[in-house]
Amino acid sequence: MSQLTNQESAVSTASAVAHQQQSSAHQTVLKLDQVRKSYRTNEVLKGISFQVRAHETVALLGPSGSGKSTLMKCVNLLEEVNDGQIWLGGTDITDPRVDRDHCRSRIGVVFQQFNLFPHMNVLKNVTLGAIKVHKMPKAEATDKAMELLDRIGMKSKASAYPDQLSGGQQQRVAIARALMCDPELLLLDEITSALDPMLVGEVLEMVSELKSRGTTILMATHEMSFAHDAADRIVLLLGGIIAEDGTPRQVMDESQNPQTKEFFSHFRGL
Ligand SMILES: Nc1ncnc2c1ncn2[C@@H]1O[C@H](COP(=O)(O)OP(=O)(O)OP(=O)(O)O)[C@@H](O)[C@H]1O
Repeated sequence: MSQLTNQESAVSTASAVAHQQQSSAHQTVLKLDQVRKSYRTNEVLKGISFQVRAHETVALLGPSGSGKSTLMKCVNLLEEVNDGQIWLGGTDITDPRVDRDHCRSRIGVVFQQFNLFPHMNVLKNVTLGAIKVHKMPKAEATDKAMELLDRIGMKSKASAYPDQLSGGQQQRVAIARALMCDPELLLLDEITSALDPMLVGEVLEMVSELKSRGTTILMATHEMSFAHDAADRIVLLLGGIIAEDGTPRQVMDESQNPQTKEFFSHFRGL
């Protein structure tokens, strides 16, 4: 058999990835079906249904207090739904009989606040969960972490401690950690909200890079122009229900729903 040149091999790898993405493109990774969630008498989610398909980036938008974080916490099983179902692949993760830790281990999560352990260096922060929770052998975890850190330009910071990094670098490390065990779904909950505006770009760039590699992402965000340019779909939460679910163009530019128009009018020109 003839040897492939580097270029041929890169083309064949890219087409294999594209083929794999095409064949699984319509698979539903996450499905919410009539999800309801209340805090005492305050019903925050009033029957939420939508899906995230394989390799999609879905931006979850809505005013402050509309329930974006609550929804993310329900998906990650940090909050219990009062009614409805959440399916991860073929598993109803709201079924009380499921192994919740196992379900959680299939999802990568990054929150607004930096969640790195201050007393551990970057490498340890990235590998800890993989080794302790997923029982990944230490050498494999180290190799994988170094590969991920290399990809995000942070390999040289593997021995640094969180307080020696900028907020943007810390968030990129948190994303790398969430990717360690190849999660089926990546949940990003307002990951740029606590950042100095100067540092937002580098984190969003990393999200774009993940998207281009086919990662399946559900992202709650206030970054409207990023959602417009980078998301495949927008889900807009207003008053506890889904006001819109469509492409950025359909939702942000073309919707005739007065509440939708009012919401986006605050961001025009930003
Ligand atoms: N643990 C809790 N106990 C009681 N009420 C809560 C709790 N968490 C959230 N809420 C309420 O639920 C509603 C939705 O909050 P949530 O944080 O989900 O909104 P959000 O859309 O993520 O807001 P933001 O964009 O400001 O982060 C708010 O009225 C909030 O006060």
